[in-house]
Amino acid sequence: MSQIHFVGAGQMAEAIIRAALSRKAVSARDITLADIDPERITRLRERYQLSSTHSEIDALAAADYIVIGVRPQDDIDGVARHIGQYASPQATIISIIAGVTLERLATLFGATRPIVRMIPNTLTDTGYGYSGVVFNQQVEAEPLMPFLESFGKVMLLEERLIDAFTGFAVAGINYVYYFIESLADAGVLSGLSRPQATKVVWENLVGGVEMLKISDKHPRQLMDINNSPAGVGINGLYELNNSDFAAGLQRSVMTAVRRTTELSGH
Ligand SMILES: NC(=O)C1=CN([C@@H]2O[C@H](COP(=O)(O)OP(=O)(O)OC[C@H]3O[C@@H](n4cnc5c(N)ncnc54)[C@H](OP(=O)(O)O)[C@@H]3O)[C@@H](O)[C@H]2O)C=CC1
Ligand SMILES: O=C(O)[C@@H]1CCC=N1
Repeated sequence: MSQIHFVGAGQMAEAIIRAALSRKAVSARDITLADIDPERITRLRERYQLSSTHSEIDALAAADYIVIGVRPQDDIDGVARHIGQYASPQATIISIIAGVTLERLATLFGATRPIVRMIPNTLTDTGYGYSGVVFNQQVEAEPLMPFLESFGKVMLLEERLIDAFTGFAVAGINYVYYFIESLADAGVLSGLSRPQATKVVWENLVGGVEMLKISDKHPRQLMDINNSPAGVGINGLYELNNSDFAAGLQRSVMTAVRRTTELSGH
């Protein structure tokens, strides 16, 4: 099996490791870690029983895939210099850094090296949620797919769409959590208990998605069925239309997309 080395063992690296191990796409002895904080390495090695005995430099030299899990604001140039010094020229770089383009990654890691730019979703443990992925020309995709698909569904994209995908799709689960919280509060405001309100919101959310799938209807058509003339639902929707709901949501996504592009440092 391939050796996978993580540089930056933070939240996202851990989420990827947990999912990849639980789906048996990698084995615990083939995962190695590097991080500024040695305690974090020890903690993750213990938590996931990562049993490689390689030193950091030997791990880098042995790696087939190197996942770059540091933040856009971190010393990516320093990380790249260190990798360039010790890694095999054939090792594939998998960058999960928001905003950092293939062009910049090629400048940092070498234009002849296989490079994947991907933006994973934090829904790694669920089997739901898309990662946005783009390969440079050197990447041989087939052997890599079982690993990439172990922590999210893969959506192959043109690179020009990756920042939009980051702000809309990956940051997008925020809106679902926030919507659930806000709607459950509305249930409590109406007099239901917190557990009752939460159950209803979860069921409506999953049921709504299921209805869309099985009916093949547009959400507006299903809303029409749900609202009798001068009834309860249409009165509620009228009030929502007096708020900034749709435009506020859309502005929020556009701001997240802009922030992704800003983070590229260009
Ligand atoms: N969280 C998310 O939803 C998603 C995040 N991403 C991307 O994943 C990346 C990581 O995000 P996330 O896991 O949330 O961030 P974290 O801050 O949890 O993880 C980053 C880790 O890298 C360490 N680090 C910083 N600089 C270096 C260095 N030079 N060498 C080695 N390790 C270093 C940090 O240590 P310390 O904290 O001590 O500096 C930290 O442990 C980001 O680039 C982000 O854009 C992509 C998709 C989704
Ligand atoms: O907020 C972040 O920086 C990461 C990237 C997209 C979602 N979460």
